[in-house]
Amino acid sequence: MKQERIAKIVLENGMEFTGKSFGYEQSVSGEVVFNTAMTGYPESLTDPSYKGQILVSTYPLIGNYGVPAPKKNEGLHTYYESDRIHVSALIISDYSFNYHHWNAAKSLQEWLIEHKIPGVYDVDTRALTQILREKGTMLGKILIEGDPDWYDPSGENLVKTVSVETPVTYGSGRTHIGLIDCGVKNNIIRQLLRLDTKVTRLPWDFDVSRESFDGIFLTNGPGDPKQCGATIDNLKKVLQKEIPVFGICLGSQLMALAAGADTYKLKYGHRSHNQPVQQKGSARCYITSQNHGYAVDPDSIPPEWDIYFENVNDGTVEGIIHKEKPFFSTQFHPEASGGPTDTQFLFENFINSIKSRCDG
Ligand SMILES: NC(=O)CC[C@H](N)C(=O)O
Repeated sequence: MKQERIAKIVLENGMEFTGKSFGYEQSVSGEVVFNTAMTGYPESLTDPSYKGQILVSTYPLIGNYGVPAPKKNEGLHTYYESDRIHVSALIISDYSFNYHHWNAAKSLQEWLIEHKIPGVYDVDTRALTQILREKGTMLGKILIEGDPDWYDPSGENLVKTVSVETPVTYGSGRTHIGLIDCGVKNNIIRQLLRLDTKVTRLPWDFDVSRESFDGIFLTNGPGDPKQCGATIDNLKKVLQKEIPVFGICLGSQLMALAAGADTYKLKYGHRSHNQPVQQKGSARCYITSQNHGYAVDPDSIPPEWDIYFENVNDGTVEGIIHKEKPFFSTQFHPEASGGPTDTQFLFENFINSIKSRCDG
């Protein structure tokens, strides 16, 4: 192997870390965020919600199971959450140059280079994470080749860069879902298709209120939800109706904004596979997979809505539900991938609410 190049990590507050480059040899700037999951790097890297972000993994050993092949089934990647890597760069502690897994087709290093994504290893990612937890999420630069300007993804509408341009339909089941694609993870579509649905994936600014879907799904996606003005305006019209609506993550924030609530940026976000979430008004607690930096302000939720779930660690809103109409959302990811599957039943609840409306 050729000599590794030194990669410097510079944070917005001037702090620096030094590591070794193992991905594409190029400098980059973005928002530095950390994820504490122990597994699932192929899924995380291809999650469009990470657009504009430099991802730090606190789990120290990364790359040991390689990366699966880009195999597609009915238009969707079987093992990835979208068609490409979306993180701006990856920062890890120990890169495993050896990999082994029945499903591995290439190494993480080959994959990063192929997608022109920088990777840095030999970094004390837990020390870096402690700084991000103390001071909050910061902008950062990875310096390998050249010195780019500081880039702040929160000032941009990133959703339009990851949404489909024209509608795409998957499956041929009985229930027709209009899915507003703000950067959907494939497993959301897989979960819906599992329940005898046909899913039409629509551009982020598509006026869904003019169509007659059986149910509407609002996906996850990158950046500040307030950047999606067109989606929020269209949703306001949808919420005047009675068609069941389910939103996940960014979709939850957009539903809240359309309902008249407010969102704000968390200090360092929730990115992990073990976020405990309690269903309000019950003793039920679930372990959830999460990836978000913004949240719904509980004090801004209008009286026609309830908090559906609450985070047991920090008390933040983990979903909202309308008191009468069939609208609900989760800030966490019930589709997970990678992550726990405890809350998959919410997809069934969504489809059942459509069926009971059609039957009734
Ligand atoms: N996964 C998501 O949908 C993330 C939503 C939003 N971009 C946030 O960071 O809060």
